[in-house]
Amino acid sequence: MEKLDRIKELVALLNKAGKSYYSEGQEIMSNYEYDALYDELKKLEEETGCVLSDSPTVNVGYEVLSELPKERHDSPMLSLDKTKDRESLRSWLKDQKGLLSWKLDGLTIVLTYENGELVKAVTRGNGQIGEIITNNARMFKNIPVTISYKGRLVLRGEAIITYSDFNRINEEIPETDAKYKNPRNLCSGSVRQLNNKITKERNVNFFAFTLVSADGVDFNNSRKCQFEWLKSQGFDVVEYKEVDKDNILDAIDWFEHTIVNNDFPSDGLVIIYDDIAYGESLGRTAKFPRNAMAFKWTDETAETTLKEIEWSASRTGLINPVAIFEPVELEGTKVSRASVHNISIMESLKLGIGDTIKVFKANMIIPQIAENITQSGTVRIPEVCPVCGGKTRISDVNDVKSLYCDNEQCQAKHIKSFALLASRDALNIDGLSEATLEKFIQKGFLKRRGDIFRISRYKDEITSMEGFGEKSYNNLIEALEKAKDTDLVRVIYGLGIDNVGLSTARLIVNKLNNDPEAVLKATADELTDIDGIGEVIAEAFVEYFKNEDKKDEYLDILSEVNIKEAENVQTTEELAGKTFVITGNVNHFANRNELKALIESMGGKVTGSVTGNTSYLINNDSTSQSTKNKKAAQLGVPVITEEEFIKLAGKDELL
Ligand SMILES: NC(=O)c1ccc[n+]([C@@H]2O[C@H](COP(=O)([O-])OP(=O)(O)OC[C@H]3O[C@@H](n4cnc5c(N)ncnc54)[C@H](O)[C@@H]3O)[C@@H](O)[C@H]2O)c1
Ligand SMILES: [Zn+2]
Repeated sequence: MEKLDRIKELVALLNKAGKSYYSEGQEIMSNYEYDALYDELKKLEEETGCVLSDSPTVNVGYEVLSELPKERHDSPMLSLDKTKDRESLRSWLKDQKGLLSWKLDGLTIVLTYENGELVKAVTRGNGQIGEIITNNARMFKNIPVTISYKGRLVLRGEAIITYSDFNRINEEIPETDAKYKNPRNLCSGSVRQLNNKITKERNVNFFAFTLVSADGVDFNNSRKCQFEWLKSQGFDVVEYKEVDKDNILDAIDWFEHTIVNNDFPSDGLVIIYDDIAYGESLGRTAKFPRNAMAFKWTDETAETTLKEIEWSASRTGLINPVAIFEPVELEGTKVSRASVHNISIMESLKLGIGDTIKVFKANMIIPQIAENITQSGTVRIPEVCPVCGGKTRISDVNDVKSLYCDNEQCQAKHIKSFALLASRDALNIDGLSEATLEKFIQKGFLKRRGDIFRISRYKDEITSMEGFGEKSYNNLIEALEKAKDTDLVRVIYGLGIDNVGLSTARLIVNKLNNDPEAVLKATADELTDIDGIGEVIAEAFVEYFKNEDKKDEYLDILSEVNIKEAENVQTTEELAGKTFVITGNVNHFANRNELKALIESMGGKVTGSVTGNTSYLINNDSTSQSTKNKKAAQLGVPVITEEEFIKLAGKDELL
């Protein structure tokens, strides 16, 4: 390929990766691959003398996409030039004194203090514009909310989550979709949050690494002096060592030996000149400051043999290749599988069964293929979906090819509907998490929802599945038996008919005298008679059961369960038939969904926007200027706080 064409291709690919990485906190390729492609691009740019204006080597050109309020940084937050070579780091230092510290792998945050108080916290964002997360930063485990220094202080540091918290938190998240790939993802998801209660639960730590300004304090022109001063103000500062050209190599060795015992994620080291004025006098490039430099570890790789490519279909229709290889030991654990991310990466690796591949662990935890030595390229892309047998399609967006199943009926796309039926308010099948359902669906055990109750047909396969022993199998069977005794409200709610939440299901089942047969015969007229049920819901309900497949699925579920009398509905006069809109943070519930569930369980309804039909807007911030608040004021909809709502609902025990 022409060099210039390759440059264009790499720029597009790296920019796409950068966009996912920075604004969505996701990776479409491993850092290893990103760095290799980046180096390739840099080399080509040097050879040809051609640097495209949107090249990632000279800028970071992506938008920050999130619901959080944004702000432009006073001074841009640059990236760092990198080397993997110890000698280059030493020669970079020249005769200067340097501070060598961990390069922490989380989310970079700028904190501003005024009058001794934390007044603002902003994420790095795209380097130019960040997201304001002040309320969340107040929940960081170890930052001082007030300090003795009363001037204006601006500092930068990294918010991180430890590996042990990462493992614990990820285990507690039942949905595979919501699981985080690494502590950096998790930290990003925990800090860039609308609900600071979640930030608090996630145990976010903050380590300062740059003092930007502190009016009137003399730091003796020394970064070290700044670090020590920050400590005296109550900040945790990133662990660092003073180095010069004579001891820097020993210091790197020390970090290398120590890293294996670290519970916090780091992806290298950072060195900065201690002499502030000297460092600043060097200026910056478009992308990097010249007073600091990053050092990256060379990843530990191992050679192994590719045994199989497993095609794993997900609910988005995306079918991802997963490499299964002969187990090898990496960073102290055995690994045997690695995601290949997408078709483009699979093709560029030229994978073939039996190939000798090199694998490594990105960020010390996520197994990845670094390179393929044999490159036989014999793996064929499946023409049909492994789950439903529907035809597959290859999409091509910005040079990234991905495989999709377009079959709308594909079970992999309906994991949520399986999960809804199993959920607490529906059939309440204990221990049947979304992750487990996903595995069962991918293996073809579940074609329709009633199959859940016939899962024992796959006993042998299940008990030999990774992470699923005899004991969890028996627990599941027991939970299924228990779940069989249920009521019609739970079944109807569990079907997931549009707009039919728990409270609506209850109203309908009451009207139909708890008769499963009557559900199939109900007419829209009959349903709109019910107070609180409008035409849209009534039509959706009737339409649902007109669909033969859906009707069969419903009857199939019914044939597996025993319907008893509906539980008594706990409505209060105040809530029944009322419509609520919730906005802003909640303090007495884990999240807004929990509050929503309570409202629905008491016969109320929750909608997304304020209209003339809204009974109350629940919002704790009476000064809020949000669209919802403005609309409520306009329409005369009462705005109540969460506490007021709790009193209204007669749930004072929650206060
Ligand atoms: N996988 C992907 O698709 C993908 C995409 C884009 C970037 N990346 C990864 O991100 C890297 C580039 O990221 P970047 O340019 O955002 O940041 P960087 O790797 O250049 O890191 C620089 C930043 O690290 C932070 N930092 C952490 N500890 C520090 C310390 N002790 N002292 C000073 N600063 C410290 C600072 O915010 C600093 O700006 C690439 O090398 C690549 O590995 C991956
Ligand atoms: Zn499919």
